[in-house]
Amino acid sequence: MYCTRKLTEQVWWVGGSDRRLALFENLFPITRGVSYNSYLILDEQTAVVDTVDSSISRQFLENVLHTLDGRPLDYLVINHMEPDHCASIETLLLRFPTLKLVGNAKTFAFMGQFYDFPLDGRTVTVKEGDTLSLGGHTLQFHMTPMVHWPEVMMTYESSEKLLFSADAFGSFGATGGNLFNDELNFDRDWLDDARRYYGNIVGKYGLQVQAALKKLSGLDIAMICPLHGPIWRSNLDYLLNKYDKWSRYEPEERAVAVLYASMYGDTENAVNLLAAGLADSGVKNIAMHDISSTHVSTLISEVFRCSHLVLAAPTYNNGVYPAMATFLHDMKALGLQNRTVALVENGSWAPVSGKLMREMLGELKGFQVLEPVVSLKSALKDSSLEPLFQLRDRILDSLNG
Ligand SMILES: Cc1cc2nc3c(=O)[nH]c(=O)nc-3n(C[C@H](O)[C@H](O)[C@H](O)COP(=O)(O)O)c2cc1C
Repeated sequence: MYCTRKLTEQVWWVGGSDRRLALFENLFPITRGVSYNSYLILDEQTAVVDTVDSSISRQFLENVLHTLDGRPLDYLVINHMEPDHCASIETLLLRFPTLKLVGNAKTFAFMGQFYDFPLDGRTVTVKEGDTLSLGGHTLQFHMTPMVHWPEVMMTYESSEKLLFSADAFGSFGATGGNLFNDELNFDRDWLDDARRYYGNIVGKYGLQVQAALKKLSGLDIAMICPLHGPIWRSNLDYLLNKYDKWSRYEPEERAVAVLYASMYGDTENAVNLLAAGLADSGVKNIAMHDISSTHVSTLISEVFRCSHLVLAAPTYNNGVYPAMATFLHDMKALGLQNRTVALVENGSWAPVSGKLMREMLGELKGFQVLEPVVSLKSALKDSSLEPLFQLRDRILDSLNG
């Protein structure tokens, strides 16, 4: 049975959600599931904007057929050629013999790489600024490469000011009935997943996101329709500001995240003391994560959120404790920038994790390491307190500075 929602008089949401998938991209835990949004415009001509993942293809087809109510589908706009949005292209081609696919040159190159269905005479290739009239609705295409694949474009519908934004402005999390941002508590229920989605999926491409935001600033947008998560029809500046901050690698909050590793509890003891000292000095909302039990995508998300990080790890086989090394590697791979970091190292015979963490952070742009780097040899002693308190004070100076 169909399950759709109306965006405007002639525009429908025909997507769905998957709550069974454990790992998005077989990598990112999605305990709240994920939605795959697709949109259908009913005008003199009809158009679907992007399809969905194979997990919900049956629901999608029912939604499309119901909404078309016997009419043919004239166009399928493909803003993004990633398979989680493309699984139903062939089904639609087979179902609607006059259907034309709308994409850019790269879209169709990728399509040939992923799929074998024949495309002869069934494609409309668009480039920056091209328009396609459906009757009362006009689609305009804007190339936004690397947000987050090279072929990505956004489609702007000018009569109702709708922006179909591909993966940009999306979020992990299944939608359940409530689809529009004004129907749900975004700050409470969605922001963490939206940030985690941005940071890990799009986060590497801050420059390209900035270029896209610049392009979009010339458009009068009433609704942002992403491929995952809620649709935005109010308070758009809230979301645009988050994207602006995230893509400039500016912290969202002046806040401390303590990200530590520990086998026997000594490094953990040190960061607990440090955090308690910060709290005694008035620092609120300190986030503390054991990085061995926190998925690295959450750690990355915390870096996007917080201005100050405490990284603490034991030395392990003359290297950095593996979970910390993985996290640092991920930060580098995503090109994170501009954070202030306090370091705590531990080791029972030759601690080097502090030096190594510093070296790895040195490869990141705009990362500032606070002194002193606290060096522990196994369990904390009275003599460990002074350097820890010094570090606490440096963090406070920096936070309040
Ligand atoms: C497999 C393994 C390798 C280690 N390698 C080193 C090392 O190369 N250098 C060192 O000083 N300590 C090394 N250690 C010791 C730990 O770094 C040290 O005991 C530290 O205090 C543990 O901190 P924790 O209590 O927070 O787990 C190693 C420990 C283990 C289990």
